[in-house]
Amino acid sequence: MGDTVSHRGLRLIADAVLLASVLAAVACSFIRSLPAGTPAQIELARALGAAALLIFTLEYAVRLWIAPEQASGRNGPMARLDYARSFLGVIDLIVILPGWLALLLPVSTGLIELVDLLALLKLARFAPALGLVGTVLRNEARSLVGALMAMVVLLVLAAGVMYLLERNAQPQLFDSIPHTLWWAIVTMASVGYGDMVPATAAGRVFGGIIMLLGIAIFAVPTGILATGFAQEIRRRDFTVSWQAVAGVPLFAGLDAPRIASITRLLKPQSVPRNYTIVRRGDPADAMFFILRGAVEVELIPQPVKLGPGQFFGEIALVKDTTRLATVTAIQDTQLLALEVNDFRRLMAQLPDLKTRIEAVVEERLQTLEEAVPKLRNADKPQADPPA
Ligand SMILES: Nc1ncnc2c1ncn2[C@@H]1O[C@@H]2COP(=O)(O)O[C@H]2[C@H]1O
Repeated sequence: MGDTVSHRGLRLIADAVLLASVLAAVACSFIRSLPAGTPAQIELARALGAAALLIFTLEYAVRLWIAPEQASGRNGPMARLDYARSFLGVIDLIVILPGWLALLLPVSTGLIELVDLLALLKLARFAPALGLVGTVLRNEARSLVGALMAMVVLLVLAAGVMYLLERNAQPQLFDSIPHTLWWAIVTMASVGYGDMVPATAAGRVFGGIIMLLGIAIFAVPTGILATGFAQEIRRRDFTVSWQAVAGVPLFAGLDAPRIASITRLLKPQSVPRNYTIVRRGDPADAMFFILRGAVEVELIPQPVKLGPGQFFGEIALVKDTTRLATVTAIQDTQLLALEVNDFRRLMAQLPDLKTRIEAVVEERLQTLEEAVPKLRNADKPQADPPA
């Protein structure tokens, strides 16, 4: 348990250092962009940028180094390659690579300012809600592409027609279709800089029609995204029903009031495909029942797939240790989480349930021990449930 607490403390410190480095890199970028920076300010920017780059490089090296520890089912090089190719791994690399290139190769100052701003991408690690944006964009990709294509077609047609209407009256402004595209974009987006204005009566009438169409056509992707967000949030915020809990095989045979009380303890959680729910070596705070979807437990020689009605994450709670395997959703999955304190209380109240969970734990530990023999040492006696 002490191990778990110190593990959590270390992680908090590492996160704080990383966040401070992101702030330092952004501050460095801001200072560098000042047109009349003093030598002291330029020196400060250089120091902040170098410190942030060093910390991000160290972080990348550590993540590569510990990747096999995090992925129990993969050998060293494969696990490291998996991290390097993962979304967050690529972001980690994008943040450091240009920084080192900028140090080694002479590049324009504009690029150096941008390089430090790239550190903001690292916030993706601290904002899981960003995943929601990605999921909505993926879900609505077809409709969005359709709406964007309609927009592009209208833009080009509007530019073509306006060029024909205005080229004789204002040849210096509406001198080509590509140049008139600027007028079309500014007009359809309701920005209206006023740098290109139709002068002919026909041009003004046509311009008015394009303005009205622009409002309508820009509303389409906005509507698609708003609906997509609402649907995704509704899908994730499902409520736990009595029937859903009664349908979990482990609870079969319990009486209705008992199932009702368990229902109140279980917290609904939706995770997208490819989301890592528990990671080997991490501290444990809950076990999970699968309501819908499927997960994969990373094991050697091959992963184990678990589906609706099955559970995972119980071993670390029963054995009071850190997670023994990494579990990832292989479909969009709905889970019911039972937090550690509720789990211990329930085990104390329902010895029958405890025996059944312990039997599954023993069976799974056997498979795990065959896969990773050193795990036997990870077993610790079970902690007494709190009074
Ligand atoms: N052989 C296995 N079959 C199914 N699930 C397993 C197996 N080994 C480990 N797991 C699950 O993977 C989980 C990882 O977190 P825990 O160690 O808390 O609990 C573990 C089990 O629930």
